Amino acid sequence: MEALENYIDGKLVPPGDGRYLDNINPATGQVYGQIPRSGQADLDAAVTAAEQARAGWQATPAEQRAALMERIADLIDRNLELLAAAESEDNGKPIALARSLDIPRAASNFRFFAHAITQFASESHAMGEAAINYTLRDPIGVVGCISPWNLPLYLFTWKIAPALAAGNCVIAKPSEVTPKTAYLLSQLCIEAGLPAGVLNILHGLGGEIGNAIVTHPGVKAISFTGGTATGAQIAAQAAPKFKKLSLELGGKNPSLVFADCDLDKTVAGVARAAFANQGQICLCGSRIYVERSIYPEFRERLLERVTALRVGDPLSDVDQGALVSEAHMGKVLGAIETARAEGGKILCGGERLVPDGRCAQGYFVAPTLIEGLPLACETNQREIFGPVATLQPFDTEEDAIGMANGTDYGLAASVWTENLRRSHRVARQLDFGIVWVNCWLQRDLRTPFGGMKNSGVGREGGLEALRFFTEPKNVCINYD
Ligand SMILES: NC(=O)c1ccc[n+]([C@@H]2O[C@H](COP(=O)([O-])OP(=O)(O)OC[C@H]3O[C@@H](n4cnc5c(N)ncnc54)[C@H](O)[C@@H]3O)[C@@H](O)[C@H]2O)c1
Ligand SMILES: O=C/C=C/C=C(\O)C(=O)O
Repeated sequence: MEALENYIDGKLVPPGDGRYLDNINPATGQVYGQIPRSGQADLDAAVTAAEQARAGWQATPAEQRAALMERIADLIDRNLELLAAAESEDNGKPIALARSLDIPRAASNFRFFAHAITQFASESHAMGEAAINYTLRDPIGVVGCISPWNLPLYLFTWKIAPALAAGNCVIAKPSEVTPKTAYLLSQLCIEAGLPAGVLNILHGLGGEIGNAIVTHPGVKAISFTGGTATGAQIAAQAAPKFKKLSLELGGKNPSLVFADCDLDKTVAGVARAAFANQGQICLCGSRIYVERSIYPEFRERLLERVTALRVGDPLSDVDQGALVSEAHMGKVLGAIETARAEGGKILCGGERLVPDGRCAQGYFVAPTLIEGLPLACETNQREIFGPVATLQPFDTEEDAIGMANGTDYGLAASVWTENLRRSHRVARQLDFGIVWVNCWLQRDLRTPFGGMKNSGVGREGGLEALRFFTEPKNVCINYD
């Protein structure tokens, strides 16, 4: 059985104390590999390597760093099939989705930040005839990047690429649930000729190696994507050490459907927003609010579309694969039970699915739509992070905005209307870091990405990410 290795100081190495975790294919329920269960000694070795590499990487001209990153992007493209198969096997997602979304985006992340760093500039502030200020933006040094399991290589590279581009050395930890593509990336970094120690990838448990990265005195900033509770724990540990923090956390995102929408496009868009990647995207629209006058028709059209989703073996031609783990499937099924107990009416789904053949032991849940629940209930307040969405009618624009804003989260909202004024008016009043109008997950990597309220602190993307991964220093030159 294949055992993955850590990537430390430019080499692939087993964990220091020889401990491993099982890697499970969620579509079959079978163990198919071993993952290093890294500990403090592995981290110390990685931080030492990163500290040694630091001066050289920082002094490497941005164009050369960019060229190396472009080489990594080319290698990701060249290995698309290998990486897509690994992502699907680790995560349970349809291989077609990994091929069309996850892996191309990982290459784009490297390419985007390779270009961005060559265009990055810092500010200057003139004080008339008295003085001039200019701001230096140097790399922070050694930084930590910790990512989740839902879009494994996509989100792992979304953090690593800007950190490296800005001249930092990185200690990165992928989710222990989906480590394989990060391991393959370490092989590609070696092939690309990335200098030793610039990027170090450690595998293992969040509560062990993840926590050790957060608390290590040599790691000066943490970029984290994951659950809100984990984010709070990381913030509590990092704050007294005055580490710079970027937190991308959970969501409970609304889709607002107005009677003046383009119904065909809206049904398709809202269904995709709710169920893409088995509903396991922090941006998924899991609360669907529909203007009452079109509620019956929209509900029927949406139900038709959702019940037609093909769920099954991620290697075959399906719309939905498996959920990421047995534990996560248990949580999602538990949330559906809670919805039932709260008086929700299950319109479709609501149960585990057992496909025939090799996936009979896999972790599949039927796409589920629920109606009849108030805003103030657990189902509409807690992130479920699975193929489960609720439907509610609304009467006025004001009501819709109030319901949309009525949770502790504030990551992403989508608004579906053909009325231009309404789209601007509603977007302005929504308390979310991202508002999509007549689209969902339409990504421009230059834009600020992240959430308000319990959905996080800080923004990723474009210059925001490069600013996060640099330390500004203002120099004031007096003319006299
Ligand atoms: N806002 C976003 O951009 C975004 C993107 C994807 C996922 N998410 C959120 O992530 C969650 C699902 O992902 P998950 O279950 O992997 O999240 P998680 O918080 O359990 O784990 C995320 C990562 O953090 C590590 N980790 C866990 N405990 C840690 C600790 N104490 N210290 C340091 N690291 C630790 C894990 O090993 C993993 O690598 C959902 O809530 C989802 O909304 C948010
Ligand atoms: O599950 C969360 C998805 C995050 C997506 C991004 O960070 C992105 O598209 O850049």
